[in-house]
Amino acid sequence: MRSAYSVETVRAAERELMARLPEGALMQRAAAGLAAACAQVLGRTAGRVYGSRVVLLVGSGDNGGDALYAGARLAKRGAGVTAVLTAPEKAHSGGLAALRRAGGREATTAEALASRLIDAADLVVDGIVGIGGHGGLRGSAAPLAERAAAAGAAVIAVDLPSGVEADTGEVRGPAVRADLTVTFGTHKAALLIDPAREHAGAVRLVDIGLDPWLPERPELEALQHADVARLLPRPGAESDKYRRGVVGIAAGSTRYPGAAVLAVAGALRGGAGAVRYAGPAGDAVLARYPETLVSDGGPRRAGRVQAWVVGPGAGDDADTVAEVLDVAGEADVPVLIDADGLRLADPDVVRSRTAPTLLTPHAGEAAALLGVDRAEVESARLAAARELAERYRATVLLKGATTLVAAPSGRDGTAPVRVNPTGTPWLATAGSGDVLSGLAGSLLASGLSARDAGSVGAYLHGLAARRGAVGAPLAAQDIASAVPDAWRDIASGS
Ligand SMILES: NC(=O)C1=CN([C@@H]2O[C@H](COP(=O)(O)OP(=O)(O)OC[C@H]3O[C@@H](n4cnc5c(N)ncnc54)[C@H](OP(=O)(O)O)[C@@H]3O)[C@@H](O)[C@H]2O)[C@@H](O)CC1
Ligand SMILES: Nc1ncnc2c1ncn2[C@@H]1O[C@H](COP(=O)(O)OP(=O)(O)O)[C@@H](O)[C@H]1O
Ligand SMILES: [K+]
Repeated sequence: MRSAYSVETVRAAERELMARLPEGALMQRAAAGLAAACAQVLGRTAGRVYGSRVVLLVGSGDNGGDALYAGARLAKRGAGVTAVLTAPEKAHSGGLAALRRAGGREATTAEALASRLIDAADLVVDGIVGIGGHGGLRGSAAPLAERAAAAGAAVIAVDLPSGVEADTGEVRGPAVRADLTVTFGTHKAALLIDPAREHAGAVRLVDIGLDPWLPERPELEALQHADVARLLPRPGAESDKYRRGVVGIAAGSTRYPGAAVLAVAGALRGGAGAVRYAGPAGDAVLARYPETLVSDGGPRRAGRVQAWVVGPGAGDDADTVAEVLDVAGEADVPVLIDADGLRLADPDVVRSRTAPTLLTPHAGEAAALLGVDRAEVESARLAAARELAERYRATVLLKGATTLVAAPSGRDGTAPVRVNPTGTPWLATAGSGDVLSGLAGSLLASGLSARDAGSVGAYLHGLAARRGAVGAPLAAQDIASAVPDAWRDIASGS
């Protein structure tokens, strides 16, 4: 599991750790890890550290201190290191002294912008701000970040790309774009959630000994192969198709029969023992998937299921959405609501459900439910997912460049929001969301909680798209077809 903690929590843990270490030891650990990463990158870009040209962008806090100490280490190895000080009188004094002792130079922002210093560098180290930053870059820091982006040099961000919001992943103004971010102690939300994540580039975590002082429950978590492998449903010796779980799909309409086929395609690969289909696209579903149990009588007469999926391609069929919520309410089984179903479902009915509910909006659907613009959801995904989960008292899987799964708060607080690490822009293809709804619904029917079904479904879905789209676009059906390959990779740990 990869975890991210809030700035407040990181600072509290750092205080505990620092109290037990000699003065400055923590910053030395950070700087050593940073310098090692810089040396590796210089090895690739300039051939070696000796004789390479390194520019440090140094702000007024400890983030700049990390950069200065790392620069001193590189200067000792023969790199030509120049520190550009955005606030010379506030720059970290110990770090600056170390750099001077090692033969490093200094420049003001004006000098750097008036010369070719940054353009000619092999490596730019962004130590403008870290977890102490708020808002987009201010003052002279903004043009420095712009210049670094335009230069050909590799950019390494210290702890975070400067200018992003550490706790939310928002980017409210000018911010550094890095090729690599070297972060200390733990990940932060900004390194996992777009749009900030995109500014971070690759991320390397340096262990500074913080773990024992971090609480058990992080703000965010990203499942890895081993976590998903533990959650994948597996039939036992005593299993039969009913015990493995039956998922009911109420999707598609005469106008959108394809949504039904795609949701069934996902559901057949999600671990349930059987897939029931109740809706007007039965013929299309059977033509493609004869193993589907098709019912003509609507959800109420479809037979028992352990979870329902409703909404994909539903058009304006509010009656079916209401019927599924009724039937699922009476049987007290989980429901996944997607696409049109999100608009058509009665919020009061959703809120008052006792069995789990999983809502799977994309940003546009989430924006409509929240009454805000789509751009607002895309710029602040974490807040949107959390807000929807509370308003609907439901687990929310917010799709998009970063997919998040947020559960509503319960008796013992709020579970960490899950961030899906397997997403790929290849997923942005029509009908891909329908496949995900069937897949996650199937996982719900086989007994996973809404939070696990959503996050395991998104993980498989993303991995399947990566598996299927090797150098060429793929269609939604191909994603469904590649789910068994993704499943095997996870189960075998490859
Ligand atoms: N604590 C530890 O044990 C360890 C900490 N470590 C390191 O320390 C970092 C945190 O250091 P920190 O607390 O000094 O804050 P930091 O991120 O340098 O920024 C503060 C300065 O930035 C300024 N500023 C803010 N926003 C801005 C903006 N938008 N645009 C421009 N400027 C802006 C702000 O100025 P002000 O708002 O006061 O004018 C303030 O002076 C952390 O990320 C990690 O790298 C590691 O060494 C490991 C051990
Ligand atoms: N840029 C992107 N990067 C990663 N995943 C994306 C991106 N854009 C869309 N996706 C994923 O593609 C799927 C699209 O689902 P959705 O918007 O419901 O499409 P549709 O309605 O056509 O089925 C979701 O799983 C979403 O997370
Ligand atoms: K930084």
